[in-house]
Amino acid sequence: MLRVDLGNISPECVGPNGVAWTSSLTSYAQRLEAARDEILTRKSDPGAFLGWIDLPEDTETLRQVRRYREAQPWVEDLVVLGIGGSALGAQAVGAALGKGPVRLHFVDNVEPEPVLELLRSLNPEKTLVNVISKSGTTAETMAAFLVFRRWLERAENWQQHVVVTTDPSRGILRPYAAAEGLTAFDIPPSVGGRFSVLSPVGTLPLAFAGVDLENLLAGARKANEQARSEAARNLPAQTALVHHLFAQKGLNIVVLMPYSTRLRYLPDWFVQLHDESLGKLYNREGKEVRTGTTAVRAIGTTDQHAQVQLFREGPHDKLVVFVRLENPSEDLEIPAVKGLEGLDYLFGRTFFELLTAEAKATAHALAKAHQPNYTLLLERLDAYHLGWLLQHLMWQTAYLGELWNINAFDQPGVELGKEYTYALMGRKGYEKLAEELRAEGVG
Ligand SMILES: O=P(O)(O)OC[C@H]1O[C@H](O)[C@H](O)[C@@H](O)[C@@H]1O
Repeated sequence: MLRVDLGNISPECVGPNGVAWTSSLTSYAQRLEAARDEILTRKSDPGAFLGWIDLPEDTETLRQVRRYREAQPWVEDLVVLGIGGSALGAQAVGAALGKGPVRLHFVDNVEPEPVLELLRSLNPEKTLVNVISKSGTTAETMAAFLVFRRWLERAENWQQHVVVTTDPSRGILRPYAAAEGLTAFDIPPSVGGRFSVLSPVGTLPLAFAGVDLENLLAGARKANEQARSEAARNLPAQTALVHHLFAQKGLNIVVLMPYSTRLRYLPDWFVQLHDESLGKLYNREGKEVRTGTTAVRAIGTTDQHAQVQLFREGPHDKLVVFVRLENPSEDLEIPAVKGLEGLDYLFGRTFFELLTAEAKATAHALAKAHQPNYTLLLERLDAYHLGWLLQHLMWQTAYLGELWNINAFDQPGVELGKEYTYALMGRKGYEKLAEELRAEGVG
């Protein structure tokens, strides 16, 4: 079960917000249900990039991924070469649910030292390289692939040590995979990178990490069911409305703070999903609006000893979203120790009891400081509930895009930096831009 505790979002931020919230939801119900209908209508257009909604139903691709994994029993290390949406989803779910024995590694940057250290630690004969790029051209991923492709010369049959995940037709990787006889999986054209975790972008690495993919998709189907229902039962529409109401009040920061070390990469995935989807210069009519709220990463309990100082005493410019587990998969009792009787409030208690108390205490302490916050409650951390949470957050993002009348599924703002990179690297066709940069003192 995934449920939400909205007790701390009342204007006074203390105590249940029974009246104000219910009246907000009632007054927005029609608009939210119209947004739902608009999303479901647009879904049939591949250019709307709403294919992520149907990924949880695609059991055939899951079977292909599963078959491929079972045919590679020799893999000890899987290296994902990918960045942004091509890495963050698998990294978040792998950290939360991966149970080995295959070790997952992510090369999602071009700082040389960590990549050299990784290369020196790997045995080419036992390593599978999964190069993932929707565009099939991203500089960081392509640079990493050139290095690993050369490194794999040491392997008996290098083609067996590479699997490609890319667009069915676009980009440099697809023809290369065909020419070299490499196994390749598709990123559906209708699925954008930051929404692709339940496509082979995420499921292939996660199959090697031992994640229960069937239940990951089953949980995502539960989120789809909720997102298709009327406002009173539509959890993603409701949390989107909370974000919308507080953004309207000028709270332009959203903190995602899971009380779980295993969920430590969830905020990284959410930052890309939220910021890249909702930070937009123009609305759907081409009017300049410059929308967006800024997602901030935090982890409980760790950030109680850091950022919570700002959350309690800093500006009232943020909405804090906690993620809390209701049941541990196992627990750890805290023993009594002679001579440390000053800690007897801990004797015989458990880590999970302390984690839960700290989460509840922090949420209430923020509410007392009139810092609005709500908690997403997962019955437990397993594939079903994490799949449900991921799809819930994707739907929440889609609903916010509708409420703000923007295209949440493109990312025009990242293109100029890439073109400047090509110019600075001397790529053919970017000579004029390189000259402009030199004239502006960048070179
Ligand atoms: O998967 P790729 O095409 O390599 O793109 C990787 C990432 O970089 C792009 O520039 C976009 O900002 C992201 O939305 C995307 O996830």
